[in-house]
Amino acid sequence: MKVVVFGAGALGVYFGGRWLQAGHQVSFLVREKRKKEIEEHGLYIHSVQGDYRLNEPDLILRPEEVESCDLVLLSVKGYHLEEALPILKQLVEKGARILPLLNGIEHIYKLQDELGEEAVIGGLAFIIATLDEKGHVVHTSVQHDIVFGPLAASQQKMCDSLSRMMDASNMNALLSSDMLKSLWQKYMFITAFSGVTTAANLPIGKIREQGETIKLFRAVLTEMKNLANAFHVRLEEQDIEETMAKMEGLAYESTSSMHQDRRKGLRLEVDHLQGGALRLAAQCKLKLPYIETLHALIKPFEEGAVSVGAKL
Ligand SMILES: NC(=O)C1=CN([C@@H]2O[C@H](COP(=O)(O)OP(=O)(O)OC[C@H]3O[C@@H](n4cnc5c(N)ncnc54)[C@H](OP(=O)(O)O)[C@@H]3O)[C@@H](O)[C@H]2O)C=CC1
Ligand SMILES: CC(C)(CO)C(=O)C(=O)O
Repeated sequence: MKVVVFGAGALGVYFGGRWLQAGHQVSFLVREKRKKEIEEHGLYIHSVQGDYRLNEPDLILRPEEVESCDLVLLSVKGYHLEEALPILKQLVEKGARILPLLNGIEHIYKLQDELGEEAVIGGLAFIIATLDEKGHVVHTSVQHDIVFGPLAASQQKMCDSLSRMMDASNMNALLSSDMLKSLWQKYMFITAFSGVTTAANLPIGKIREQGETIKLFRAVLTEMKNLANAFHVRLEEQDIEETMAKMEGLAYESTSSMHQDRRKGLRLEVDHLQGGALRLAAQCKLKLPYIETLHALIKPFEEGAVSVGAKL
């Protein structure tokens, strides 16, 4: 399989690296700054599932450098999607299908509109990974899972090939038979998990100790279930209970990547996640007051570190 990783950050390097390790041809489409960083410090995966050094990874700066490509692993942040579109178009014209791993849902509809339904496979990831100061991947969760599956019937064959590729790599893969539902289930979870941990600026263990805050978590799940139903994706009470159980099972210090980004003073995906839910709700005249409140509380941190000036 010829793969281009578009978004050579934590997720892209982790999964791209695992496929390289398994013998696939993987190129990383990067910008100048990231290229220099990789050339200076090399590219490593430090992982509870086994370390790996990517030897002289193939770094490309422009889509023109790609002759042909079967798959693009899309792992940019939501706020970089718009500028990625023209490049993705060029890669699709060269025969690629796109496997996005972004959290959220709006990007799926956007990619399908811009690239055609045929080109966009469904995908999501369960992993906790970040980049250290050298740009190396630090993977700390036992989980290193991709859930993926066809969003158009014609993608089944490609998904079967992907399944073989991923099963032979150091990672877990699950081929979903109802990918749209899988995407919405993760979107429901991440909207609550990222929203509550980031707004409260607390890990999930501390949040679990507060009845009122857990009530808020559940209320967000209920709003997301209603939103999914408005988009003809059947999420049920049982999905809420399963998501609550998943949250209860997380380690005390666990937190969302958005909350980690807030702690590091980095830009946040709040517009893509909570903002995306509000835009979709507006389309079907649905009110999401809990999500609207979380969105408003996180917004001031969206662009990164906030300085509040001198203390009174
Ligand atoms: N990290 C995690 O544990 C998880 C993350 N996710 C989701 O996965 C997605 C990616 O997250 P993550 O890997 O953490 O993000 P990172 O910020 O680590 O990586 C994103 C990368 O995309 C690159 N990029 C953006 N635009 C371009 C462009 N035009 N050309 C080339 N490269 C570009 C950035 O490069 P540059 O350095 O040049 O800006 C950066 O290296 C997010 O939606 C996140 O919510 C989902 C599950 C877990
Ligand atoms: C919850 C988690 C860590 C699962 O992969 C995630 O997707 C995120 O926080 O962005």
